Amino acid sequence: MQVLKFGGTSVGSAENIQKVKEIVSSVQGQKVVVVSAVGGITDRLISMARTAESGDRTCFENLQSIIDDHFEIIDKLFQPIEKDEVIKLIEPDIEELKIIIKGVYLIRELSRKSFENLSGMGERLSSKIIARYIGANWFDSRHYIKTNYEFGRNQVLIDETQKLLSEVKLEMGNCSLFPGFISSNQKSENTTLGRGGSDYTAALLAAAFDADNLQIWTDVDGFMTADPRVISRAYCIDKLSYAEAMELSHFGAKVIYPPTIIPAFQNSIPIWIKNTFNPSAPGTLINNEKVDIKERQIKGISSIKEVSLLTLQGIGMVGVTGISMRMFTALAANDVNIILISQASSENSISVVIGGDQASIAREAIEYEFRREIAQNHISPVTIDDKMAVVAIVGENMKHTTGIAGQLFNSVGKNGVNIYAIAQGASELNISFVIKEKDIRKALNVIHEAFFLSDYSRLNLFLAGKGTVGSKLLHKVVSQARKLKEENNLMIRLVGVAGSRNMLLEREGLNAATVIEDLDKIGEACTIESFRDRIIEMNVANSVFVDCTASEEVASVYQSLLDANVSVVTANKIASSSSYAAYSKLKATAREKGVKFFFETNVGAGLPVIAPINDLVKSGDKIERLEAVLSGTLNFIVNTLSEENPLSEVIAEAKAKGFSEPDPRVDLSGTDVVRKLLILARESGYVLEQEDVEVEPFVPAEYLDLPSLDAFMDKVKDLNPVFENQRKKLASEGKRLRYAARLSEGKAKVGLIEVDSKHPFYDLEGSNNIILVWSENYNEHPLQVKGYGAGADVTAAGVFADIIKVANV
Ligand SMILES: NC(=O)c1ccc[n+]([C@@H]2O[C@H](COP(=O)([O-])OP(=O)(O)OC[C@H]3O[C@@H](n4cnc5c(N)ncnc54)[C@H](O)[C@@H]3O)[C@@H](O)[C@H]2O)c1
Ligand SMILES: N[C@@H](CCO)C(=O)O
Repeated sequence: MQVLKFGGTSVGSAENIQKVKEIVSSVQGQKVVVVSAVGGITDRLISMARTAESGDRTCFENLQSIIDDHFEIIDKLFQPIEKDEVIKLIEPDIEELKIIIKGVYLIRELSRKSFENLSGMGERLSSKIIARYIGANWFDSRHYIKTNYEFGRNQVLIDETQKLLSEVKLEMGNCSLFPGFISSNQKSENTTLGRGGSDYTAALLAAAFDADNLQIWTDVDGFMTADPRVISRAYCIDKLSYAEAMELSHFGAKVIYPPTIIPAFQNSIPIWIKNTFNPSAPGTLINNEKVDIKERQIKGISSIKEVSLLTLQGIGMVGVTGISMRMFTALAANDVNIILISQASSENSISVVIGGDQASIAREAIEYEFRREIAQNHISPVTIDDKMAVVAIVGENMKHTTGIAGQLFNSVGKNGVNIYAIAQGASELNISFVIKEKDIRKALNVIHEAFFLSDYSRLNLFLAGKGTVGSKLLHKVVSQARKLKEENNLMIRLVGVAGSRNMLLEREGLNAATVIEDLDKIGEACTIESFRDRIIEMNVANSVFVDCTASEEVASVYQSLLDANVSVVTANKIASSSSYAAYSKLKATAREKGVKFFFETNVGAGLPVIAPINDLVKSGDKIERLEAVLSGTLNFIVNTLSEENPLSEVIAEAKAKGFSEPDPRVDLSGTDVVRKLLILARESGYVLEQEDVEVEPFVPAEYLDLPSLDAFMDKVKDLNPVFENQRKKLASEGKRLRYAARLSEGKAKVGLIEVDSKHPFYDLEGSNNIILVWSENYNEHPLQVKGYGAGADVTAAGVFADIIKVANV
């Protein structure tokens, strides 16, 4: 035998009831169907009852609309001759409903008895209509499910219910239908089973009839790995143990109501969660099969919002017995349901999570209970954190597996989500923790990824600067997307872009291929500060800010972004070559926050320079000397100068080729090389400031002081013969000009040098860079890195590599 339960949405309209009929007809063998009230009817009955109690005549309009809705369903489902018969079937219930409402309205009192009668009326109506429509024998659950009022609610009398149901089993044909939710007490007065009551009815029937399985037909495909409204990548879990399902449904996952599982669990009846609107989806199977150790450690994440964290604390609690008993008794006496409890071994405080709407009742109850201790300052007044959420990870395989909590809190922590309280039972089936409600999306995303519940991890990118390097980077984001997803399980999603005037932000992702045009068309005006504020406000997980500008203002927002747990990847050298204090604070913040601050392209563009130096330093080596050519632009200039190619034209060419800084005077003044040498020196362990670097500009200082770039480009023509003469002279001596950077004995210097053919810089072609590193280990023969030192493609590739490194794949 199979027991099939259909919830309110599944029977919410005539069309849906037709689907129910198809599902029931497709089931072979003996079947028992349980139905809820038509979707929304129970709430409407209750609200109507309250309206009647307050003496408001609109209760009668509400009543008529409830009746009309049922008649409309009958109208759609049945042929004219049958309709009258069905209406006759439900007439006595409708009459009873009218009488009770009239009574409540007249007496202005809604007694518990009337309430129970009214709230179960939806199932009485729906079950009769549906039984007739699907051709099932109708059985009145009130005759078989017996309750007793205890501890403020109706408790099912299991033995008596079992006995009555086993008797009725003998009378049942191939297809029977029972209304869910309704029951009666020993005086045969109508009662109901409370929240999730129809599921419970179905489980009781399945247990009493020893069914082969219990099918809960609802409007989702099954238990999802996380709330799909928050995590779009959440997917349906194929199998769960009873305990896992119980834990998941306790928090948030409203697929089934926990007590439902108990009768099925006790009788080892498998439960299927199936979707009425997608019946071919496999659904979730809940049973007591042994958990396969190869399965994922975490099956799902559940979450609950709109809760408050209430804390009682004070030194007067330490070592005093009965404090928790008094606190919990006070809460129970006021019908406050406790969702989570946390107490540290210091016994100095007890925190509980309760529904947000019960926070003030709970506070009053506890403060009253501890009024003496509070007056004597032994215990502090209760503190309440509102707008909180509880998140729980659930999985039987967590048992005795080390590192789960570490992985959980590490992933949440490095995304800047603060944890207010933690609870884990000794069963190790569930780790629950409390966070601010505003962080829930972020927390669920990172946990979903951390435990590989997602097929891939995701980086959320915010880009400032869409010029030479930035636009190439956007191409990379587009061209590499598929490969990264397939081979590295990494998805890079562009969620924000800012140019110098406009920005676009979209949590679900922008189109990297069109974003530059989109920015002009639909971008909103911005400053770098407003862009930063929006990034922080969006609070997305695994976010990376990428700076492809040469702007000081942009560099000045890194600190606040890192403080907000946003990683920073930058091609812009300004931050790392600003004051040593600011540079080291950025690095320290990234370390503290568990995020990344990467700037590999600051030196040597796409060449790996900073990483190898970092590795040497980490391995305990000491860097003693650096000699390098660090300017792609200046090397290109000295290599390209000729009679036909005078200085002024070669400068313009370096800019056109994307080698120079947006303002080439930054290169020609030596500033760009100073910045790079400073960064290399700092990364090598030296504490230096820009002023400590001795600098000889590539062109005389007076040329650099001109008010505009155009004026400079005009004036620099004067230097064409000077540079050409110098080149000729050097060529005749077998020498070449190089703009070199040197760090030795802690002293840094940049400037022009003449090199002969024996010098390692002599053959350095085009815009190439070379970096020679002498250390304790590399003393006779230096470590050497050589290759393209500038250019949009290589730089964008380097920035992209840094971005991927943030994801650690
Ligand atoms: N070109 C290279 O070979 C190379 C190599 C390594 C590093 N870099 C660095 O890359 C950075 C970008 O260089 P580029 O050649 O792409 O410069 P670019 O001038 O082509 O692009 C910079 C862009 O940043 C924009 N911008 C300026 N201020 C901004 C702000 N406040 N907010 C948002 N956008 C702003 C500009 O409008 C421009 O579009 C520079 O810091 C440069 O030093 C370049
Ligand atoms: N302007 C820089 C770009 C690379 O940092 C150069 O010419 O080297």
